[in-house]
Amino acid sequence: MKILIKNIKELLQTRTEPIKWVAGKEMGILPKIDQAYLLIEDDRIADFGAMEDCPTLEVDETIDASGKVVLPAWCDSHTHIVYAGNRIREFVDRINGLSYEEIANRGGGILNSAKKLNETSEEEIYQESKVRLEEIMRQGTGAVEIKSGYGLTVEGEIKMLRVIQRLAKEYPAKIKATFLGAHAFPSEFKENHTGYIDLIVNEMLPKIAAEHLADYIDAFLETGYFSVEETERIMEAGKKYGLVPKIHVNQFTAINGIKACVAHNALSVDHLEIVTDEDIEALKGSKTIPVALPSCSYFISIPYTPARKMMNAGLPLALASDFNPGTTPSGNMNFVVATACIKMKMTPEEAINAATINGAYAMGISDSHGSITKGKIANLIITKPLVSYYQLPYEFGSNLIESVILNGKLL
Ligand SMILES: N=CN[C@@H](CCC(=O)O)C(=O)O
Ligand SMILES: [Zn+2]
Repeated sequence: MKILIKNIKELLQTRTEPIKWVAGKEMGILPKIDQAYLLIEDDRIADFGAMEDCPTLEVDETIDASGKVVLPAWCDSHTHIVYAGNRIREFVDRINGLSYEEIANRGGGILNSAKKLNETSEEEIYQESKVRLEEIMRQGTGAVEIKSGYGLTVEGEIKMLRVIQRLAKEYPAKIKATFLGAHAFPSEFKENHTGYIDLIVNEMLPKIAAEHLADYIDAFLETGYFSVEETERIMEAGKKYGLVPKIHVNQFTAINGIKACVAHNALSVDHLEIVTDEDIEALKGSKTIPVALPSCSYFISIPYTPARKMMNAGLPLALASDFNPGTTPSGNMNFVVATACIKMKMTPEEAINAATINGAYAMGISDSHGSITKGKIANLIITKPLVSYYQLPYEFGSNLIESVILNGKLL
């Protein structure tokens, strides 16, 4: 099957040579071709270039993209889209003045979602979660990392990971699974942290590994959640099963967690609303990518990740949605990109790099996703007619996507 997209007004993120990520000043450069064509063969990008160089081709379908922008589908490297129910009550509690921490201390927060999840059948969780996946695909997400972490029991965690596995089988979006048993301490382990970590290490991990249910391992490294030492034990245990860490860290406090994650070769460190100079030093020269989650900052009114400071230090930065029922009930990556521009003062070039190629790196798929490169998977967004791609973050509340192509097929 061959599809030719012709007369593309702006074809963004064109990379002839494959790159793993963009960092520092390079984040401000977004290669593009004006008046371009792109050829898809089966599920891959077969060719692209300027319209004047477009060869005469026999194709099965031609799409005229006059006036439209084409770019790689979003790579959302941090989500929790598998969950049961919602936390609307907590949303209203926060409006009335309670903080995220106060709600969690009253038994709300992650434990509230864990209770609901353990009371809900695997089939029901799948049905609820697939609606969210379908929505984000329509919003242009072509690759997504999904975490467990609302089970907090052996059965609950495995149930979540099986749902993620089923979504990966049923849908064209590329899905990576992360085991987040260390999301919070269940109430019965409040005074027995070692007991819960023993459960993760001795019971959850062997079962998850035996069923090949996860690609990565995560923990909520935060004051009141998992300490640096506890997280280190979890990262070490995951490593024995080939699970690379992707860690929630520095959301509310900086407790030297980033250094520990880097030392354990974490693929990514995520949140980073609070970042010290030491944290930045620890990331320099490492293979660990920082991931910012601006929709979370927006929704629960916490600081935004200091993107400029990090890019000025030469670091790469990825953007992800954090779609979850508590802190970010939205997986809209268009909003993420716009919010990064508006609130974090990232340029559109930086934000699009962060949500495509760097997002792909943060989920270990930058060799096959995240840029317009020959041989990569044809996951594409075709916009409505636009003045320029700057309109994407500028009209932050509008749906400017006309169609989405995943694995070479129109949704
Ligand atoms: N902070 C930790 N985990 C999620 C929120 C979990 C929840 O409140 O349900 C996050 O990334 O924001
Ligand atoms: Zn998260």
